Amino acid sequence: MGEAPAFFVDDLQRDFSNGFDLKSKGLQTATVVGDKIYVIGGTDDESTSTIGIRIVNKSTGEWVIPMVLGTKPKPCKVHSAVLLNDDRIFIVKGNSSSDDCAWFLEVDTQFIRDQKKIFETEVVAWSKGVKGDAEKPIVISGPSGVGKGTLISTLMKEFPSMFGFSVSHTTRAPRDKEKDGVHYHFTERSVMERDIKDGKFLEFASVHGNLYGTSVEAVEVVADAGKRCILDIDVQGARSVRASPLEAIFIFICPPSFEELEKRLRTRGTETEEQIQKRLRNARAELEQGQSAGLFDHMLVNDDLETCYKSLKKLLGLDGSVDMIPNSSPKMAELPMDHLVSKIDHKILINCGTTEIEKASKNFFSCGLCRCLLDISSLRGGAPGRTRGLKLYAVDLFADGSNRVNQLS
Ligand SMILES: Nc1nc2c(ncn2[C@@H]2O[C@H](COP(=O)(O)OP(=O)(O)O)[C@@H](O)[C@H]2O)c(=O)[nH]1
Ligand SMILES: Nc1ncnc2c1ncn2[C@@H]1O[C@H](COP(=O)(O)OP(=O)(O)O)[C@@H](O)[C@H]1O
Repeated sequence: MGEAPAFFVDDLQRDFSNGFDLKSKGLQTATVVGDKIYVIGGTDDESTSTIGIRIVNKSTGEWVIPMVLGTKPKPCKVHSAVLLNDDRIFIVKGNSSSDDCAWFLEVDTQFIRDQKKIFETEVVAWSKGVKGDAEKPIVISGPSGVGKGTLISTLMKEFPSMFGFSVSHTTRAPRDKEKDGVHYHFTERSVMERDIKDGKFLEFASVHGNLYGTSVEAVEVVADAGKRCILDIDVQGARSVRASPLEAIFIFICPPSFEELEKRLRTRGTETEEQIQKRLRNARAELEQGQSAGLFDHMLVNDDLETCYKSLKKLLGLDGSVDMIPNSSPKMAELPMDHLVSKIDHKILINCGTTEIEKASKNFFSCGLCRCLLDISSLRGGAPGRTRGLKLYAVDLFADGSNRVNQLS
């Protein structure tokens, strides 16, 4: 079943109310999945910044507030819900832009089953629906002071619209010129540990006595912007990413000699003597691990900076310095509050209504039409990242009753 008409929430209130006042929470849809009903809407009990979710067991009448993973959608006054593949609920948010209207709440996917085993509780996870795939991310590793940051910033300066940096979280203190949210998300250890436990990180490692990690979101926002993601992470992190579902290209940067590495670390002047000693000790182990069979796809020696940078560009297939313009999607209008969502085979029909709301829907998805088809046969990925491969089509309805379908994305 899909959308819950008002009487259905009334039924829930009557039959399973057990201490929950559904109406006061502004709950809106109820979707049956096996012996559970997922009640979605209003806001969370703990935070008003996301949509609330409660689960009622049909046979026992017991209510549970599940652990919610993934990037959460902002609350909305109206949404529709349709169950897909018996494992995820497709949510269409009303009054939201086309790049924020399609969300998936995973309730019984493999990812959810794995998380339930880890946390031994009810778990659901949000995943935002987006259009396309991005090029494989690039993982760059190497000992401290070898020149990773220098190479990455040169690449990003030359190709600003092609690459985006994965901003890691770290518990280390910022250096003089480092900006929070740009170079790192500087974080308290307790906060980062909780976020790791909540499944927000793709990988994390303890490096030189501090915690560093790549959040799922850090990589996804770069891909959402149509850019290729660059990760500057240590060898342990590279190993974790290798073992993760994220397909990437792995590059290891070596110094020409240990003495030169020490010289560069000292010249940079950002660490205390004690920290330099620790980094040099760790560098020996990292250089050894960097040689591990099957971990890195490419090895570059950063002797002369210009030569190394040229080699990096060559292996990334960048000839010349022509920067590519990413596909920028036009700003799109909002989906009207009043819309109807139904499922037909592998397609979802979003009907934006008639009469006065027809006007509002004229610009929906920039198509000037009031019906859209979403093809769900090509969806990929999912929580804790994005659900990719959303294909939206505008449907023209002609006076003679015939349809014409135009692909929008
Ligand atoms: N595993 C992991 N390592 C990271 C991450 N971010 C940075 N690092 C690594 O942590 C190490 C220390 O980084 P940083 O403190 O910036 O010092 P620097 O490498 O000397 O510039 C480097 O090897 C980075 O590649 C991350 O998100 N995950
Ligand atoms: N090929 C090179 N030759 C000489 N100095 C370099 C070279 N590459 C980088 N450096 C310098 O070495 C220091 C460390 O580089 P950095 O990019 O911060 O390393 P990492 O990010 O790997 O820790 C910086 O002062 C940088 O200017």
